[in-house]
Amino acid sequence: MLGIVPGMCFVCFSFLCPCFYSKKKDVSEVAVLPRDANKLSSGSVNSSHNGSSSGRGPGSSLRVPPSPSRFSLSSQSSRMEPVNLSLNQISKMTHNFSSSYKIGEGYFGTVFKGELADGRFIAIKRAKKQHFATLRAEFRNEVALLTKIEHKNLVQLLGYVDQGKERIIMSEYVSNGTLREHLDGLRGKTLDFSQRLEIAIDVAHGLTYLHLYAEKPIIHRDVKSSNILLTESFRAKVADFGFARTGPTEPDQSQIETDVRGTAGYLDPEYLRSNQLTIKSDVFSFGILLLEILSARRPVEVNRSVDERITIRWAFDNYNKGQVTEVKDPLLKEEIDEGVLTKYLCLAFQCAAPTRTDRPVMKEVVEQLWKIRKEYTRSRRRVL
Ligand SMILES: Nc1ncnc2c1ncn2[C@@H]1O[C@H](COP(=O)(O)OP(=O)(O)OP(=O)(O)O)[C@@H](O)[C@H]1O
Repeated sequence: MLGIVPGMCFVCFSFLCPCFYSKKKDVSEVAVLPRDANKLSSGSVNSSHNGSSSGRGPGSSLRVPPSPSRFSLSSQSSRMEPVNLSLNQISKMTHNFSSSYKIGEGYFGTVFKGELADGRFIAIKRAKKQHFATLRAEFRNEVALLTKIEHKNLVQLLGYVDQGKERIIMSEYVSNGTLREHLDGLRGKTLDFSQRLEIAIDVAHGLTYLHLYAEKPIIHRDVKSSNILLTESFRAKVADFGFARTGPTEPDQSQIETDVRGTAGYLDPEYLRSNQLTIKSDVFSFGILLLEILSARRPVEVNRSVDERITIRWAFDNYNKGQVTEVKDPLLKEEIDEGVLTKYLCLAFQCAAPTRTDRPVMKEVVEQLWKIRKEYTRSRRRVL
């Protein structure tokens, strides 16, 4: 989880790459999202385990609204009702946290799948006892933040239990695995480029919301492919808010000082050096994620030759040599227009710029991705 990234102080792209000459803009606008007390009301237990997955249908593509307040006040039909379950009910639902209900495991917790009486599935994250001291803060943090946010590209909190030696978070169940599993080919069919672009746009929407539209800006701090969950229709949702922090609230303040948290390979080098956290730290991680989405390579690939080990450095070398197609996942057989790949890579390098002032804000990233998608669609029409 927590790690320092060897060799991440890669070449200073800003002198080499035309991507860095775009206009710079910093964001201090913070919209007010009404604090949702999110009283936990209904929900009963269905202890049967079997059943089809409850993947949510395809959502229409969200557009970042012109008015943050209009956005934050809008109700969303896809929002699930909160769930209020006791520890006993959760225990019954998972047959005392039996391994046959386990769907995953992270550093801090084990995740189980549960089914409610109405047929809805939920994910149940149970904190590991050995991390209890650290976990109290992480748990409170995740619950407090998730309670306030509501966006279709962010995993929704449904309820929690904080009782005795148990810390449990219940959230919406996202049925189609993590983005990393798909990139590793563990989930069947390879993601095509169009799906990869939509996933990138979904994640960018979720982060834009966190950075701009929540009550206070929220910095996720652990944006990575294994924290992106996919629905059956390949829409992406950002998960795992255990490390998230609220950002500065004073208009003249753009950073806060905090211990370094995150995952090796995705960490903002400026944050690593200075402990100064800003929304641009998430933008850096998102840039690394963009490269991962295109190449299917992890940010650091220890088993590769030295010049290919740091994915961003390898991608940038290829970009500089005009070999943009080399960066594409070999499993992605489709031919992709070089202009589209160049713009995509340029955006990734811009996001992962060593200096945060060179990085765009997420709202600009979304707009760039829309343009890339448009150009890609046009290029496909020319081919067909
Ligand atoms: N809401 C969910 N819906 C479906 N599956 C989930 C959900 N949340 C987590 N999972 C599954 O459980 C696994 C573990 O999740 P968790 O958030 O605990 O850890 P992680 O993010 O993979 O690792 P770490 O917390 O160590 O970074 C995920 O990789 C995913 O497969």
